[in-house]
Amino acid sequence: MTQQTDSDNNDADKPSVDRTVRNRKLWEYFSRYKGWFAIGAVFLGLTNILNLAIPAYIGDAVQMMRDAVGGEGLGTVRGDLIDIGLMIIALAIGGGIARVFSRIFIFNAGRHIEFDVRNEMYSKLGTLSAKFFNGMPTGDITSRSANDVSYIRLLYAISFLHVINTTIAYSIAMSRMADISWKLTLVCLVPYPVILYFLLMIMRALFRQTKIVQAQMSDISTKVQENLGGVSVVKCYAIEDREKESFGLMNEDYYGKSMKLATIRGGMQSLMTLVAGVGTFAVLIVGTGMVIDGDLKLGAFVEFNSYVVALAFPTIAMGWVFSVWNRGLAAFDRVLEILQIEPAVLDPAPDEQRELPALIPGEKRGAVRLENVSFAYPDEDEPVLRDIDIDIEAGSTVAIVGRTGSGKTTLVKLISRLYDPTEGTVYIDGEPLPKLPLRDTRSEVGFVSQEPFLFSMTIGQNVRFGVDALEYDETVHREPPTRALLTGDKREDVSQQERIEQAVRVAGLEPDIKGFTKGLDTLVGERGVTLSGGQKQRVTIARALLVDPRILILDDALSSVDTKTEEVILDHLDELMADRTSIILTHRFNALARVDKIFVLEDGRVVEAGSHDELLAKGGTYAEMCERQRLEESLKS
Ligand SMILES: Nc1ncnc2c1ncn2[C@@H]1O[C@H](COP(=O)(O)OP(=O)(O)OP(=O)(O)O)[C@@H](O)[C@H]1O
Repeated sequence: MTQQTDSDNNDADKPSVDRTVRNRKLWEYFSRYKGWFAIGAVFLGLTNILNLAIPAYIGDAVQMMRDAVGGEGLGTVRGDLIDIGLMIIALAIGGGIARVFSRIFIFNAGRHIEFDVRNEMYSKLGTLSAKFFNGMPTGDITSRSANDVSYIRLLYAISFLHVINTTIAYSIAMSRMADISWKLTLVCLVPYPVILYFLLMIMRALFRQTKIVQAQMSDISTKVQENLGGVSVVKCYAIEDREKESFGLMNEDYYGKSMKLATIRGGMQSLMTLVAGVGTFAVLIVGTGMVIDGDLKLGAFVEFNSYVVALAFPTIAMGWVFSVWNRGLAAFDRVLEILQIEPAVLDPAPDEQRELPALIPGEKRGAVRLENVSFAYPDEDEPVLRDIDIDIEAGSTVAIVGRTGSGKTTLVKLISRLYDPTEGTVYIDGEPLPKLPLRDTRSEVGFVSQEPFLFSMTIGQNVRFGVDALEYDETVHREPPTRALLTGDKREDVSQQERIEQAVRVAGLEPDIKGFTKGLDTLVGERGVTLSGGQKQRVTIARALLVDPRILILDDALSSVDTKTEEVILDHLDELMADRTSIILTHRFNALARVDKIFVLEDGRVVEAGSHDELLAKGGTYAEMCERQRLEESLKS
């Protein structure tokens, strides 16, 4: 289970991303939709022009009433007052409509940015290698792709809206206020320097705390994701209570950190409300004195006060903007941390790209050569594979055996380029892997891994997964295969539906499918939970066969099927893969008499190679392992 990271101890107040990079990227997204933001800004300008025209009319009306009360009576100005009232209503309606349009344009721009960032993030994740996924928990990645990307939308939309709105509102209102009385305007501005000082302090704390809370959210997502994924293990070991308690502690920690963040945010809001309040207070105290002394007319005072009131919301909104901005920046950094990772396994430069020789019926393909290959996992000092020199002939079937942990899976991961060797080169059909487009290599190597993974789709959809990629991905230079998969069927143009049925038969899954009422349309549930281990393994074999790979790798992929079914499947494969290469990793030795060559790995080195009979005759590691297995089996029976 995930270790709870103590986010308080991380460098939360330091930006994890270079500021220049961050600013460049912020601008890049903004400039994609600058037209939308610009139109939104124009509507914001219009909103403020219309709304801030109202105080002048209110001032006029009050002054008119004041003059009328002291002169010819209110009745004389009734008509003018009604005109002013109608004008105020018209301005308010106009301002309201402009406000709606400003929000439509700005919020839509924010949504477009969110859409782009989420797509980029998803595409990036597709290019990252096993090294990245080994190092970052899925819950953390999910939290960044879901929560953080949404915060980025608000960062753009809310910040832009309110910064522009407040700037325009202040510019218009302040110039009118200065026209009425520069002295009173200065009084309003007196508290600003002190408030600015506190504001900067609060913003720093806000940024730091926001990062801490977001990191804690990632830890919680990871915990939930792992516990749900491993729910049966948790239940089997009856450890629900401990897990519940540890989740409770994590949640409590998150609650505490969130409360601290809420307190800081509250402080920010209060500070901005204080700015608005102090302004109003100063205007009342100083302004009333000026009216009494005759330095300011009552109408002008009311107009001035209306501007101060009108500025209250934009001022308070800035408090919200600062918190959205800080949360958005922290989220932006967390997303950028992923976007700027360079994939460890790279495509060759376009001018260096080579192509694999075409697959021609009847011609053997799929030769593999590992030349002086050594490999250590990222951040590990000890190599897992050392000085491997292997030649696998095109069209042959070979097995790689060795004790657990000897490096078998690692070796075949290098063939499908999930990792690049630390030293040496891997060749397929004479072409060095680093010179081949990555997707082409992967589409030519059918890798059936130890742990079968199925998507929550139907069995049929799971089987055609690889062919879908060939049909829809234009970057793969390979047409979806159409040749028949069944022994004796020599047709070169078979529909994919028929091929799926054939692949299922070759993989020995047909009797199981017949047992399901919905057949190939049976939904398999998340990760294929509704299928048995052996059924899952055979679906993944059918999936690999359907793409007609030039190299098929079965990494202990028949471990959950009985030896009789294994024999049947291997018979089918012998025929189907006659002109292609098959590499079988296994701990079962009973099927190895049929393969062309066996490589024996020990501590990451090839210690023996030869046919089953040759190796038995040699009486070395292989013979010893075979003998031990034979003894174990005879003891069991
Ligand atoms: N992602 C990884 N990071 C670091 N070390 C790893 C990683 N994957 C495997 N190893 C280590 O590499 C060594 C070889 O592992 P590998 O899975 O290749 O062995 P294997 O021969 O396939 O074992 P098995 O027969 O049990 O499947 C092991 O010591 C393992 O702990």
